[in-house]
This record gives sequence, structure tokens and C-alpha cells, in this order.
Amino acid sequence: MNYPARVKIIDVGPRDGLQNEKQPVAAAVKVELVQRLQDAGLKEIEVTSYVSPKWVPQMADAASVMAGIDRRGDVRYSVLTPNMQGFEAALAGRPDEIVVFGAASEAFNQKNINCSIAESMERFAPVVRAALDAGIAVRGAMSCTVGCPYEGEIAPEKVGYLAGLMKGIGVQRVDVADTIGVGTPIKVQKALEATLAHFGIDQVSGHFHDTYGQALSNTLAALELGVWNFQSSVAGLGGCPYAKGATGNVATEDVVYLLHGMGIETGIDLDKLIDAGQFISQHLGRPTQSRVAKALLIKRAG
Ligand SMILES: CC(C)(COP(=O)([O-])OP(=O)([O-])OC[C@H]1O[C@@H](n2cnc3c(N)ncnc32)[C@H](O)[C@@H]1OP(=O)([O-])[O-])[C@@H](O)C(=O)NCCC(=O)NCCSC(=O)C[C@@](C)(O)CC(=O)[O-]
Repeated sequence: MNYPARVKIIDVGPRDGLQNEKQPVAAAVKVELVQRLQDAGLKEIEVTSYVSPKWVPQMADAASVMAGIDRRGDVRYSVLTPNMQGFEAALAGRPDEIVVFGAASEAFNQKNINCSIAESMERFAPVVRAALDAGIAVRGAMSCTVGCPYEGEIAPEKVGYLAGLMKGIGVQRVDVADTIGVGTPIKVQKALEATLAHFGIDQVSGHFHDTYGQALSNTLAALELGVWNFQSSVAGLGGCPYAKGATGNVATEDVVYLLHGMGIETGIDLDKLIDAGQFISQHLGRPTQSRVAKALLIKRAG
């Protein structure tokens, strides 16, 4: 099997990981988390989202977080913008990339962003145009590409349909998300293949939640197809506010351990990443969800 020699990881912990926290996390803590992630070698970080504070109160400090980070030229900072209102608010923070986000499931799309898939494309299209005109890159996140909390199993055709719509409005690359972590390798490969009918291999990333403990297997399945971009959350933070019971993203530490063990380069320092995970886990007052971090912390303690 020929696996990619190098993988790029987008850590989505500051956004996807923290958005569901009930207690407010101070902007300064989020800023320090971003700092620690870039110190660990992450070159792409999903920082925050410009969404309604009534829907996702934890992201209400998006502007302060973006203003507070110590930016590096070699790091790409992305933010979620579901509509023109979010995009216009995001501009002051100078994101390198904006993310529009839809779902392969009609019901989830409605719950998450309060409109149908077709309506979401009408909202996204001007956002995508404005971003590209401003020299900002555009990613499309596709939720529920394997299963949906409301509709159950999702057919790959629905994923292909959404990917085609994203491509049609000018989105440059897309995330294939298993939002509720129900996917298994063959199903995930089918969702990825349906997406690859519209986007090149360099433009497709895997975004796997670990609710059923399948995320690393699904990562391997994606690597087998040649996918080399992945999203994960430091310390396995997260859960989606509109997917009850869904746990966090696969932990970045676990993905890095898998990749390094396979001889795949990431540019990430696992020890520093574990420290970043400890920083945020201690702040949240609960242990890391990363199995690798737990094991290596015990080893460190001697
Ligand atoms: C999309 C909307 C805004 C539509 O919400 P809406 O109610 O349909 O919007 P609206 O245009 O009718 O406006 C209603 C109110 O929202 C305000 N509003 C409108 N837009 C914005 C904005 N951008 N920023 C701030 N405020 C906004 C607007 O100003 C107004 O305020 P009011 O007059 O009532 O005070 C809403 O449904 C929303 O914010 N949803 C939250 C979606 C979200 O953040 N979900 C979690 C992220 S997606 C995810 O986690 C999945 C992913 C990406 O990780 C991949 C995976 O694993 O699946």
C-alpha cells in the first residue's frame, strides 16, 4: 500500500473543540491554545466562527480571539462564516481562509444553519465570491457525510450532490465530516470517493469524530485513498451543538502518533502538542480524551 509521505493536519480544537463548552472559555485561553498549537508545529488552525451568539454562545468572542493571536506567516488561520453577516464581521480579523458549512443531510442542515441545502448555497455563493475577491481562501465543510442524527445512514450520492454544489459556487476545497462518528472504513471511503468525483485529492480532507471509536480506522481508510489532509482536535475536544451525544473530533495527538508510526511526516512535535492538550484539558477541568497523550503522560511521569 502506498501511503502519502506527508500529511497536513488542521487543528480544529479552538473552534470545533470548544464551541460546545457550556462554561464560557476566556478569549485569552483560546488565544493561548492557538499559540501552543502553532508552537507545536501546526500550520493550519481553525480558530473560531462568526455565527449567531444566540445559537453558539461560546463563539461570541470571535473578534477578540482573532485580534489576540500572534500571527505567523507560515500558519493558515481559518474561521467559519455561514453568511454575509458572518463574513463581513470576520474581515477585521484577517482570516487566511473562511469556511462555509453545509450538510449532506437536509435535516441536519436545517437544524444547524436554519435553512435547506439549496438555500444554504444561495447564502454561501456571495460569501465565496467576496472571499475570493478579497484574496481569502475558501473551504467547504460537509457534515453528516456518513450518518445523521436525524436521518440515519447517508448515501454517498447525497455527499456527491453536496460536493458538486460546493464546487459549483467556487469552494476551493472540502472537508468530508463524519459529524457523529458512526462511520466505518468502507462507508467513509465511499463518502470520500463521492467527493473526489468533484474535487482533486489535494482538495479533500477527512474530518472524523470518534464517538464510536472508529476515527483512526477511518483515517487509515482515507490515507489508503491518498487523502493527505485531516482535521482533528487537540485532546480530542469537542462535540457539535446540533448532534446530541456526538463526542469530539479524533485527538490530534492520536493521529500524529499513528502517522509518525507509519513514517508519515507531519511537521508536528508530539511532546509540545501533548503540552497544548494538557493546557486546555486542565483549563476545562477534565482529562484529555487522547489515548496517546494519556499513555505518554504516564511514561513521562516515570
Ligand atoms: C447560520 C445562522 C446565523 C442562521 O440563523 P438565522 O436565524 O436563520 O439567521 P437570520 O439571518 O434570520 O438572523 C437571525 C439573527 O441572527 C443574527 N445573525 C445572523 N447571522 C449571524 C452571524 N453570522 N453572526 C452573528 N449573528 C448573526 C442576526 O443578526 C439576527 O439577530 P437578531 O436580530 O435576532 O438579534 C444560525 O443558524 C447559526 O448561527 N447557526 C450556528 C451554526 C454553527 O455554528 N454550528 C456549529 C458549527 S458546524 C459544525 O460544527 C460541523 C463541522 C463544520 O465541524 C463539521 C462536522 O463535524 O460536521
